[in-house]
Amino acid sequence: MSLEPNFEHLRARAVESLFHHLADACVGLIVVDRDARIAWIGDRYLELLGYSGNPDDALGRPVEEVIPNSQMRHVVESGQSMLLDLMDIKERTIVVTRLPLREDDGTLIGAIGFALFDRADRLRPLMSKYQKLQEELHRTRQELAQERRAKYSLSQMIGNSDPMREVKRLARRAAQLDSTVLLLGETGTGKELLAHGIHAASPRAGAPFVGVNVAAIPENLLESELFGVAPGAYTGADRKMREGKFQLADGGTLFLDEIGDMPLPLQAKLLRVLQEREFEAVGSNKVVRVDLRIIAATSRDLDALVRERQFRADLYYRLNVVPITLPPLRDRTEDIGSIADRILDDLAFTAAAPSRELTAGAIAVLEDYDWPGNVRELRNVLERVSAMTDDPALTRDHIRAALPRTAGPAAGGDVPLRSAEGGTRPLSDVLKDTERAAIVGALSRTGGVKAKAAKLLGISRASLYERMEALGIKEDAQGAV
Ligand SMILES: Nc1ncnc2c1ncn2[C@@H]1O[C@H](COP(=O)(O)OP(=O)(O)OP(=O)(O)O)[C@@H](O)[C@H]1O
Repeated sequence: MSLEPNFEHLRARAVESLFHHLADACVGLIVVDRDARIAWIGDRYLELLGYSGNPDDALGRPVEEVIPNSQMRHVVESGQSMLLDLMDIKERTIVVTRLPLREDDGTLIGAIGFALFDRADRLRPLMSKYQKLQEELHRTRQELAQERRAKYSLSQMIGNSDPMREVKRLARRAAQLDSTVLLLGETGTGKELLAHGIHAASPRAGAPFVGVNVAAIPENLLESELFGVAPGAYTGADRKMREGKFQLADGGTLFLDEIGDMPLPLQAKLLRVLQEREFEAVGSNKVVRVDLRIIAATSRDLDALVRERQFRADLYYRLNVVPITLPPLRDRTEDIGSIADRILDDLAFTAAAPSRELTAGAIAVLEDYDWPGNVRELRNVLERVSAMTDDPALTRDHIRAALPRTAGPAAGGDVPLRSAEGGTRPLSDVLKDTERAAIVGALSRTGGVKAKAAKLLGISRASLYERMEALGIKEDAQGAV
C-alpha cells in the first residue's frame, strides 16, 4: 500500500522525533547491528556505565565489551524482543526494553535497547516483594523436592541370599529402563523400600518420588487424590486447581501401593494414563499430560483377581512389564541375621541407646520362625524384645518370649479343649478362643495395622472390625499375645 506523501513525511518525522525524545528521556539508548556490535550509544548511557574512553571508540565494538551483562546479543540472535527486564549497572538497577530491528521485508538487521527510567526506585517495592516471593518459592520447592526424593537406596535393602541378589539385580536393571514395574510379594517383604530404591537408582532420581496407598484412601476420594480437582468442580471444591498425585510426580516416579485394591471404574482411567500419559482432573475436560514412571505393588494375587473379574486384564498386562517378586523371609532364612542386625542398629540409633547383639541361639530361633508378616514382623518382634530387656545381648529366651505364641492365623494350638474342671468345653467357646487368638496374633504380626492384619487373615477390613468388636478385642491389641 502506498502512503500519501504527507503521511510518509509524518511517519519519518514521528520515528525521528521518537528516537530523539527517547534519547533525551532515557538514561540509556543503544543500537547494535546484526553481530551485536555497537552502532550507536547515548552519552548518558556511557556516563552511567562509567565509560571513560572516547565515545566514538565505543562504536563498532562487541556490546559486551562496553556493557558486560548486556542481553542485546540474545535479541539479535533470537529475533525476540524483551519488553521489560531489569539490569544491574554498578549499584543501580535500571529497567530496560530491547527490541529487534528489521527491514521492511523482515530481515533482522540489529536491535535497539532503552533504559526507560533512570532509577528503578518506583518499582523497588514491587521488585523486592517479587524477589522475596521468588526466594520463598525456591526454598519451598527445594524442601518439597527433598521431601519427595526417595528416602532409601537399593543398598539399604539388606540380604545377600540368592533370591535377594536376584531381586536387586532385576531392580538395578529396571532402574535404568523407564518401563512400568510391578512389585509382587507378601506383606512386609520390602516392596515399598524397593520402589524407593529403584527410583533412587534411576535417571529420574532428582525428580519427585510420590507414593499413594490405594487401599488406605476411601474409594470416593481416590480419583481426586490421584488426578486432582478442577477449580469449583463440585460444591466445596477449592477455587484453585488442586493437583493430584500424577501431577505432583511429573518428571519422577509414582508409586501405587496396593494396586490390587484399585476400584474397577478407576482402573479404566489408570489404563488410559498408562497408555497415553494423559488424563483429565475431576470436573475438568482439559487434558493434562505427564511424564513419569509408574511402579505398582501388591501383596494380592493379581492373577486370581483378574480371573474373578475384580481387576482388568488389560491393566494387568500394562502394569506387568517388569515384574519383580520379593521372596518371603522364610525362603531366605540366611538373610534374617543381617536384617535383624540392621534393625537393631536402627532402633538403637532412634532411641539414642547402645546397639544390642543377637546371640547365636537367638538367631537360630529367629531363623526357625515362619514370619508371616515378613520383615515388618521381624521389626515388631525386635522392638518388643528391646522394650522388654536392657541386656546388651539378646538371647534365645528373650526372642522366644517376644514371638507370638500362635504359629499362624489358623492355629489354635494354645486354646484349651478342656475346661478347668476337666470336662470337654463347648465347641462354640473353643472356636471363639481360636478366632480371638488368630486375630490377636495377626494384629501382633502387623504391628496393629488392621488393613494388613485383615489381609493376613484373608478377610475384609470391615469384617475384621466386626469380629474384633464381637470378641471384645481392643483396638490396640497388638502385642497382647
Ligand atoms: N531387605 C530389607 N532390608 C532392610 N529392611 C527391610 C527389608 N525389607 C523390608 N524392610 C523393612 O521392613 C518394613 C516393611 O517393608 P515395606 O513397607 O517396604 O514392605 P511392603 O512389602 O511394601 O509391605 P506391604 O505390602 O505390607 O505394604 C520397612 O520398615 C522396611 O524398611
